[in-house]
Amino acid sequence: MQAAKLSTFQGLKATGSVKSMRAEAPVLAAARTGCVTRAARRQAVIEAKKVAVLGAAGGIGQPLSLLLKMNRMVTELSLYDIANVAGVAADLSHCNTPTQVKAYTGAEELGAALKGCELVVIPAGVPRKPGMTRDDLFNINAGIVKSLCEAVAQHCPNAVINIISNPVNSTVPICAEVLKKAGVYDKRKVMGVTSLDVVRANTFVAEAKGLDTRDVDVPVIGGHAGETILPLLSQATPKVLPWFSPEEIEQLTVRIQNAGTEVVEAKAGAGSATLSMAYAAARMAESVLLGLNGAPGVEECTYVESSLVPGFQYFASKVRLGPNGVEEILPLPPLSEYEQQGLEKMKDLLTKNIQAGIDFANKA
Ligand SMILES: NC(=O)C1=CN([C@@H]2O[C@H](COP(=O)(O)OP(=O)(O)OC[C@H]3O[C@@H](n4cnc5c(N)ncnc54)[C@H](O)[C@@H]3O)[C@@H](O)[C@H]2O)C=CC1
Ligand SMILES: O=C([O-])CC(=O)C(=O)O
Repeated sequence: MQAAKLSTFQGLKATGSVKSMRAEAPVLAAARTGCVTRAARRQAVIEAKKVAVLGAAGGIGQPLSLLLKMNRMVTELSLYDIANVAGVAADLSHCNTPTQVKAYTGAEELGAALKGCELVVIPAGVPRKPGMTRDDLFNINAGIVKSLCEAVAQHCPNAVINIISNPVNSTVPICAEVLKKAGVYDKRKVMGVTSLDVVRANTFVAEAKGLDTRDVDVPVIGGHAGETILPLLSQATPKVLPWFSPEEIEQLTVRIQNAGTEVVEAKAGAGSATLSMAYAAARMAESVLLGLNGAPGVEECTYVESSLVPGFQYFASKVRLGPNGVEEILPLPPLSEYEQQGLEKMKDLLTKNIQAGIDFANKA
C-alpha cells in the first residue's frame, strides 16, 4: 500500500477551488493530490471535525489558520489567543470556504474554544531572536504550554494535540505529564510537530539533486533542536546516483539542523520561521485528520512518547496515523555509521531536554 507521504502535500492545490470542493463533497481534500490511495478514497468519509489553534493571532497562527480554513476536513475552526484574535477571525471568515471560524480570547473563553475539538494545534509562545537557543524559550513557553494543556485535559480530553511551541523536546513531555496528572493521557494523541525538519530536508535534497521537491522523502528522527535533529539521508528517496559524498552528507545534515537558526538570523530579531512552519503544521494537521477519518497508510515523522530507541522516552520518528492518533511507531530503518554516531551525539541533550519538561510539569 502506498503511504500518504509528507512530500505529496500540495497545500492550496489540495483543496482546489470552492466550486470543486462542493462538487466533490465526499472526497477527501488530499485525495485529489494523489497522496492517499484509491482504497483511502473509498474508505475515508469526511466527518465534521472541530479544530482549535491556540496562539492563532501569532506569526505561525495566522497563516496556519488560513491553511486550515481551506481544509475541507475542518468544519469548525476555533481561533484562540490572548490578544488580537477577533480581527484574524473576522478577516478569515470572509474567505468563502465552508469552514466556520470563531474567535475566542482570554482564559474565560478557552473552554468554549476547546469544547468538542478533535485536534488542538498549539503554536502559542515566544519565538527566538538571534543568539538564542530554543532552550532559552523554556522559561516562558513551558508555563504557557502547561496551562493550555490543562485546559485541553478539562475541555476536550480525547483530542489529538499537535505541539509547535518550542522547545518541542521539552514542551511535549510537559503536555504528557499534565494530561497524566488529569488522568486523561493517551500517548497516541500527543505529538510534537517536527514536520518542518522533513519539509526542509526534502527541499534541500531536491535542490541539490535537481529533483521535484514533492517527490523527495527524507525521514528525520530524534528531536527538534540542534544535534537532536537527525535527517536520515541514507534513507532518502528517490536515490539519485551518484549519491552524496560523506562531506556533502555532513554539510547537508548541519544545514538541516541549523535551518531554524538560518531563518532567525535572516529575520534579524523579527522572529523565527512562521510561513514554512504554518505550511508544515497544516500538512501535519491534514495527516492527523486523514487518520482520524480512517484513511489508510498515513505516515508522518513526529515527536512522541516512544520506546523505539532505548534511553529516549520521547523520540521523533516515522509513525502511522489512524483513528486513534499514532497507531504504530514504525521500526527504525537501518542507519549509516554517520547516522549511528548522530544518534549517540544527541543523547545528552535530548535526555536533558526531556527531563527538564517532566520536572517542570511535576514541580509543585
Ligand atoms: N516546532 C517547530 O518546528 C517550530 C516551532 N516554533 C515555535 O512556535 C512558537 C510560536 O512562534 P510564532 O508564531 O512565530 O510566535 P508569535 O509571537 O508571532 O506568536 C505567538 C502567539 O502566541 C500567543 N500567546 C502567548 N501566550 C499565549 C497563551 N497563554 N495562550 C494563547 N496564546 C498565547 C501570542 O499572543 C501570539 O499571538 C514559538 O515558540 C516558536 O519557537 C517556530 C517555528 C518552528
Ligand atoms: O528555530 C526556531 O527557533 C524555530 C524553529 O523551531 C524552527 O524554525 O525550526
